[in-house]
Amino acid sequence: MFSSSSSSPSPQPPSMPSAIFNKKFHERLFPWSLKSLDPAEKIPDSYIVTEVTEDVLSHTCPDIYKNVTDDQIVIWVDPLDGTAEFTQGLLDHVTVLIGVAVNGEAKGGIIYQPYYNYQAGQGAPLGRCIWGLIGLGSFGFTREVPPPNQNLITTTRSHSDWVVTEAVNSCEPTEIVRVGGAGHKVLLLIEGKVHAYVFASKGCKKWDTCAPEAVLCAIGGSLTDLLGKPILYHSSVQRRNAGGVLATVQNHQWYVDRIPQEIRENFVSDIPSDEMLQSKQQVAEDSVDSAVTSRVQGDLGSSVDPPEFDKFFQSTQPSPSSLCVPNPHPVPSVYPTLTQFLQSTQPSPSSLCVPNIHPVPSVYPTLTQFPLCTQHSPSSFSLPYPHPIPSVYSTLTHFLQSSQPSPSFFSLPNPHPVSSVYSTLTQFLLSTLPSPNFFSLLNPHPVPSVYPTLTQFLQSTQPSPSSFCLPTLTQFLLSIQTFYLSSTHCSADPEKGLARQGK
Ligand SMILES: Nc1ncnc2c1ncn2[C@@H]1O[C@H](COP(=O)(O)O)[C@@H](OP(=O)(O)O)[C@H]1O
Ligand SMILES: [Mg+2]
Repeated sequence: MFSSSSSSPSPQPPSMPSAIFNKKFHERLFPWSLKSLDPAEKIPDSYIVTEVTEDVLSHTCPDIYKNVTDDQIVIWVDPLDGTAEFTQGLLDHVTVLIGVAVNGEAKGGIIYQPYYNYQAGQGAPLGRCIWGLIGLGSFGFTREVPPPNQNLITTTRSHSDWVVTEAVNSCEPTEIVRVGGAGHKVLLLIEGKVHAYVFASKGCKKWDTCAPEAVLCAIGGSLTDLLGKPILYHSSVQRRNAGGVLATVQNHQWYVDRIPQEIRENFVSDIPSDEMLQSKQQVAEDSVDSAVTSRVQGDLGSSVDPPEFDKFFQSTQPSPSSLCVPNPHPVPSVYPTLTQFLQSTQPSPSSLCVPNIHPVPSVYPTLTQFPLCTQHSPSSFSLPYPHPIPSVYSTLTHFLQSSQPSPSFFSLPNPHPVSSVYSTLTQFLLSTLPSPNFFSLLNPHPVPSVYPTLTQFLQSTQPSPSSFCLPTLTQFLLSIQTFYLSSTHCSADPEKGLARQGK
């Protein structure tokens, strides 16, 4: 990296945390790299690489490029990909990327990894250069097949949010590999260390993906946006990858299909330029995707990027009919915020998912507060099984008692690990009118005290439930008999005490 400033009399290295950035180490590896350049100054001859790499020249350029002219080429350069990791001393995440696009498509790429082997000890060659050209292949690395029966997914280490995490989770990873740099992540792909690179964010730029895409695609892989549409690289395209990034060596469509609709809706594919459309039409007039054409007709000229995900939800009317929260959510504070959002939208979502076992216990009362204050309350509501925080059941019951109308369907785990939930539930059932028209319990029930309590409920409700599942009458009577027999020896048990009161 070179500084563009010309005023400083004594050249300074780029500003970095001194505890992390080891200047001496860096100077030893790259003595030239910390010197600032005066733009007016002629680039010293020693900076210019004049050697040719025989290995590269031994290849023949494919015929498809023979008629390419300069105006069809755009070169995308990222001088330091993996910047955040570089400042944190994770040097092998850093790459230098040079991508060559022809007619808006990534065709050639160089991924230079300057610190490759930096921890391998003296004698190991430092740095390596991987390059590829579509139609020719990719070179400078050993291609490996990723481990079978696994699904290793790489994604950002330093630019994550809940959408990024949700998209990765929806691809059913057996392991998530969080590393820095788009170039580095594609190296993991081509070397068989991961199966896919999923990044549901608009943060990545064209210079992050052009070279990696060419290297990956030259060995038969794919790099597209999250919708499976091509990323475009002509000079007038917007710099951000507003459709996100999805890269694989194989099974690309499987990953595209896993991305949930509510995430897809917030990403926008690149719009082909007029020239690209024209040339495509010339090649195969009927093959131009009609969806792309209609988007071009509708959006052409709009350079305003869609609002960020959260702002989008807050500003749309009507609010989404379904909403998912990742599991576990990396930003605990999102939960109250989410509740605030739900409370303020009309109408509220008809379905709401909460992760199962939620790492932030406080989400449960907050969430319960939400249905209490919304009109209408959700018609269906599910909780994890078994729930690790027993108190959620009583809170939930509180909600159920106060909502009108009460849910028409109510299910509990089978068997329930928190036996006191049965009496709480009965309290609810006793106090609601009309009582639920469907009610199920397991058969036979492992908590004998549930039967008398339940009987108490049934005796007192009018009308009684129209459907009711229990063991056969004989088993039921036997269960009660067993309970009475056992309760005479266990009268200190508060649950059984309660059951006896109801007798
Ligand atoms: N939210 C965001 N804001 C800015 N840049 C982002 C971003 N998310 C990703 N990027 C850019 O995309 C590249 C890959 O991201 P990541 O390393 O997190 O996977 C990084 O390139 P640079 O390191 O060259 O800046 C990073 O800057
Ligand atoms: Mg970058």
